[in-house]
Amino acid sequence: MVQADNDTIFALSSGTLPAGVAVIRLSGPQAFDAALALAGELSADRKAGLRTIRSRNGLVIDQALVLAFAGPNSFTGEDCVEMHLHGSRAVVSAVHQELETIGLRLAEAGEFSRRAFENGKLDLVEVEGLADLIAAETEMQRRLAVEQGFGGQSALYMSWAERLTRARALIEAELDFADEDDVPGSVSDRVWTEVGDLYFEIEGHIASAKAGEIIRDGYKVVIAGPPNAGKSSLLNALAKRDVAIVTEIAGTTRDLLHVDIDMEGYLVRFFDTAGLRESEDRVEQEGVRRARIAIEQADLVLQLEEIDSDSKHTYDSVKAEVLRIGTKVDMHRTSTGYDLTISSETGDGLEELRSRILLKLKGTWSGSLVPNRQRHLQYLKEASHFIAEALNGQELDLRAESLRAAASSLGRITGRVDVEQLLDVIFSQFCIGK
Ligand SMILES: Nc1nc2c(c(=O)[nH]1)N(C=O)[C@@H](CNc1ccc(C(=O)N[C@@H](CCC(=O)O)C(=O)O)cc1)CN2
Ligand SMILES: Nc1nc2c(ncn2[C@@H]2O[C@H](COP(=O)(O)OP(=O)(O)OP(=O)(O)O)[C@@H](O)[C@H]2O)c(=O)[nH]1
Repeated sequence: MVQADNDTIFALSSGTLPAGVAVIRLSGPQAFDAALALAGELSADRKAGLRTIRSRNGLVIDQALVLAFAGPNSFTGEDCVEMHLHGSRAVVSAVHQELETIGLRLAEAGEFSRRAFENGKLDLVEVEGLADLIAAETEMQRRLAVEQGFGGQSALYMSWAERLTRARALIEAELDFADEDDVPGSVSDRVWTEVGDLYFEIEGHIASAKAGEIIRDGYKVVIAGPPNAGKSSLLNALAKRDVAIVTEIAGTTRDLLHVDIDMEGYLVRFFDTAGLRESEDRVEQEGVRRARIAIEQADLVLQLEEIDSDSKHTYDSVKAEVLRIGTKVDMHRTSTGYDLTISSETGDGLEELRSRILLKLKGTWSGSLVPNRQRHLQYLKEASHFIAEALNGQELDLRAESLRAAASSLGRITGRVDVEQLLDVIFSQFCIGK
């Protein structure tokens, strides 16, 4: 009989039930014993075998494909078993019950990946990449996650840390021989040139963080302008459904509304805002306040205005790019002073607007490695700071110490250097069964 106090975990690793097939994954020292108890026998390592799954009292629960992965050659590095069952709630719940009775425990969110990390199968950057891959909804989010999740990004950070460590070794060698006259100064000059090159590489990488954020969290487009300019009508036309209420009454939209649209693989988040105007109405005032915040945080502001209207609103605090758009072109003959004119009624100009937005997006990410977590950015900036300190320092031993600090900041990104406090935060964002 299997021990009750073991640390073998299980979880439903596939999606919502009912489904064609449900995969229950087991990991830990008792995984094989538990699977044997349910399936009778196991096939050779990593080979699927069709088995009848029975409860302890001999009743048939289901027929399933069962695979065993002997540690350390498994996803977690421990003994793992997968049962590919019929995806009904009743089957899954019966198997869960059996496993619990045997003494296995339901996994916590991210616990399989955590074990993979602890057993050296994945580093933190890869773990985060996998989390992003699972959450990816658009093609570009998927590509970004793949870049990060399958080792490319980790290799980059590790190569930087190694270059720093090599530079430090050379500097320290020079320190050791400082009293001797025969150590040529040119060795150290070359080392510092190389460290300088690395500094610019890291700074360039940091500068590309915005691109990663736009792909991962979406490109924020805020539709702004005076009441009745046609903002909600544009949102509805872009979303191809009635998201926002449209009326001829000025001040209809009071809260911030948003719609996520997948534009050729890019996530674009359109925000409809309350028309900017002075108002006595408390609700409308709050709406206008929210609109201003949205405008401040936008990547792109669509500044709408009905053609020929005399309301010339100025947007002084806008950091984002602004497209000036004349609306209701179906009602007006001429127009000047706009980047674009549209009609949400007839659809005029909407294709042009979409392609202008896409053009901006396609320029943001070249497919190269970009830091795409605040956490990465924080350590990269730290590393860059220490490198600058080393480059500008005087005392050779202090400069070497700065190089060591920079390398260890980089090591924290992949989790090679102590990151214990971080682990709970990272793994709890996962779903159960991953
Ligand atoms: N059924 C099933 N499909 C799945 C997974 C899984 O666990 N089960 N995966 C899970 O997320 C992904 C595939 N990733 C995996 C990664 C490593 C290993 C693994 O066994 N690694 C061993 C052996 C490597 C080898 O033979 O080349 C190892 O790293 O030592 C398995 C799956 C996606 N599809
Ligand atoms: N002819 C014509 N009318 C439009 C067009 N777009 C919007 N309208 C009308 O203009 C009025 C205001 O449209 P909304 O989309 O509610 O304007 P809004 O800017 O969201 O207004 P607030 O919510 O008050 O800030 C409605 O009566 C719409 O039917 C257009 O392209 N052509």
